[in-house]
Amino acid sequence: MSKRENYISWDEYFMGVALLSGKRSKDPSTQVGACIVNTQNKIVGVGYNGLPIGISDDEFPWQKQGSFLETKYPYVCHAELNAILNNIGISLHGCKIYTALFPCNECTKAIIQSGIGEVIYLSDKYATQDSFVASKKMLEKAGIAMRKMEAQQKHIALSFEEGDV
Ligand SMILES: O=c1[nH]c(=O)n([C@H]2C[C@H](O)[C@@H](COP(=O)(O)O)O2)cc1CO
Ligand SMILES: [Zn+2]
Repeated sequence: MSKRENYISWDEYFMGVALLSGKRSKDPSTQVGACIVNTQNKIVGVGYNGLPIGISDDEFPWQKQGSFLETKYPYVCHAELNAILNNIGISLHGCKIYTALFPCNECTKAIIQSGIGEVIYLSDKYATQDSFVASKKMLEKAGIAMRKMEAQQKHIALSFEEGDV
């Protein structure tokens, strides 16, 4: 018997982990996940957008509009920052970060400072906003590679049915 052919690529695997992590997010509009991988293709950090530890998901706002303090924006910790902070306790120098959404300027600063060397993203839907223009400027100047993920498999289904294993 020859080997199975339709196995997922490393990119699909790591972006898949990022997307699965995003499924934990309580944000009703945008669920973002991120996955950090070292040079040996080992996962060393995962995160999703959520409130900081100890802050109740039910007591803080999730809305996008209104006065700043009544929106989610000042409180939510982005997926990329969470993945960096949740790392297994190693240097992230030379690691790659897979993120569903192109990183904002604040996460970009953390990415650069942590030593991550490459950013792989699925969506760049906020590209025209200043925060993301600033991100690109910083990543370029810092010599950090950026690439949009090209998936061969557009959808991957998971089943928790024991009969499907
Ligand atoms: O790179 C990112 N990573 C990340 O985790 N987020 C989070 C913050 C918010 O919870 C949500 C963005 O909200 P919205 O798309 O509704 O404006 O995604 C947002 C970005 C882009 O700003
Ligand atoms: Zn961010």
